[in-house]
Amino acid sequence: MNASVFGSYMGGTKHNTIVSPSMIKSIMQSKATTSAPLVNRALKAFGDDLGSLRDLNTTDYQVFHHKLPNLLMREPFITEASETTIQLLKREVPNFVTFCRSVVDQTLWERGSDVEVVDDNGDKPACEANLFDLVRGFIGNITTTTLMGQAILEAFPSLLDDLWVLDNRFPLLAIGVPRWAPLPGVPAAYAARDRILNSLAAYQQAFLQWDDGIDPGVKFRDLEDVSEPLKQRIRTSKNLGLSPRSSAPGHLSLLWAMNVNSSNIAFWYLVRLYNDPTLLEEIRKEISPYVKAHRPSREETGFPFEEPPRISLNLKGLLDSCPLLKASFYETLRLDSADMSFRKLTSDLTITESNEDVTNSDRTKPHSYKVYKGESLILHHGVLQNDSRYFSNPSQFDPLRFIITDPETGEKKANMHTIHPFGGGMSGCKGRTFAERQLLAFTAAMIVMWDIEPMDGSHFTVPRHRQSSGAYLPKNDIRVRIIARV
Ligand code: HEM
Repeated sequence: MNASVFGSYMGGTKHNTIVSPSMIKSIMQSKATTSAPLVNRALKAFGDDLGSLRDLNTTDYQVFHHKLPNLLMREPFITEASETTIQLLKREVPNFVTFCRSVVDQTLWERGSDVEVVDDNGDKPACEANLFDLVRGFIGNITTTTLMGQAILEAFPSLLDDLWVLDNRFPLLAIGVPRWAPLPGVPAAYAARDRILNSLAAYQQAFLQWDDGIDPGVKFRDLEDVSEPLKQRIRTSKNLGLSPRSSAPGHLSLLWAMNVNSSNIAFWYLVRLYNDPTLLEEIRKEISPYVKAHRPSREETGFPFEEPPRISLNLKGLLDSCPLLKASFYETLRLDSADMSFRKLTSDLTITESNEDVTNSDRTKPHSYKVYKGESLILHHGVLQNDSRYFSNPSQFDPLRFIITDPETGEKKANMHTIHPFGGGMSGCKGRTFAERQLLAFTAAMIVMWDIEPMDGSHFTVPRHRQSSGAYLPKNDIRVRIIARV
């Protein structure tokens, strides 16, 4: 494949798909594009039927759809959210599986994951479970609690299950397939969306009462731990005169953005590592100064019963001194996310590829393309991430391709260089810094705390990809045996 730009016509609009790294970069930085049509289409699919959030005046639109999400990329959110997430991971990774036989006593993420305790594993507790369901529920729980506070999932324990049902058919809702369409999963997706919107409206209502010093009732006893960007989002909705129900599609768009990519990537990241025992051991060694799990003895605690394991975790150490862990995350993003950035041109633009891109093609000089106001641009990160001109043996999991060594000091660093799995520019992912920190910490804690083994044979069969609205879903779940390492 040698062309860098492909044009197609659909619905009377020209759609230009771009796969050249230099052109993708220059478009993401260009001021001649907007993502508003995509944001508006998504909001409609999320239930903004009357346009309350799409038809805001220019200033209010800017505040609601850019200024508020931008808080997720800045301090103090990054530090506060990282600390909250680390606390939650330290508390909950030891409960990733609890070995409770009764569903009533299991955690929310275990309940839909078909967990079965096994008795034939000697003195180490073990169980079997569906790994994708477990990881998705776990990361969804940690992310949602970090951003929206603990009360929301206590009040609405099925919120995330409904989100997965909606996400399953979201591309169809986004192209306007109606509620009554006789397509499998579509009526269920609309029903799930309605339940989520009702929950988010009740959440906003409760927060505003709590904010005014009024008791929001037993369901939402304390909302102090809601993150600041969420608090500001709800207060802004009120100031704009939006009712809780009219604001709910906006909250749903954020709930969706914060959950669907991270939880899918967390699953692939774990599978890629546990599938390569040599790499897994190297990473365990690399992270060993920064992440530890141990089970306090009865002598240490003085209690007559065994305490659950404890995890210590130094995030700075993981971020600054663990290039293999980080490079494996980037390699997972390269292989298992196929995100796209959608833009519409607000004025004509000429895009020219770099000399470096020409070197990787059979052309002799850089090509320029003129694209016109009103046309749409699809920046296809997934195609680029699997292009053999930039990645040799593109289907092979090889984190070393993201490690660079300083020629003078010999210091190794992980660098994402050409790939853009989080998009970029004004409309790039607002959660990327948080997501990277959370997923590195989660994976590091998991691999010190748990052994995960395939049920059939010594290697996992890495599932095939299933297209989704964000990072790939697995075509099928995988059944695994999970054993405590401490
Ligand atoms: C591995 C995890 C994630 C991946 C791969 C990912 C990827 C993306 C991509 C590709 C976009 C579109 C960017 C563009 O159009 O150029 C996006 C948008 C967005 N993401 Fe993420 N994301 C992840 C996690 C998160 C998290 C955890 C949050 C929230 C804390 C988040 C919040 C957002 C928001 C708010 C947008 C919309 C930006 C806008 O339209 O202005 N994402 N994400």
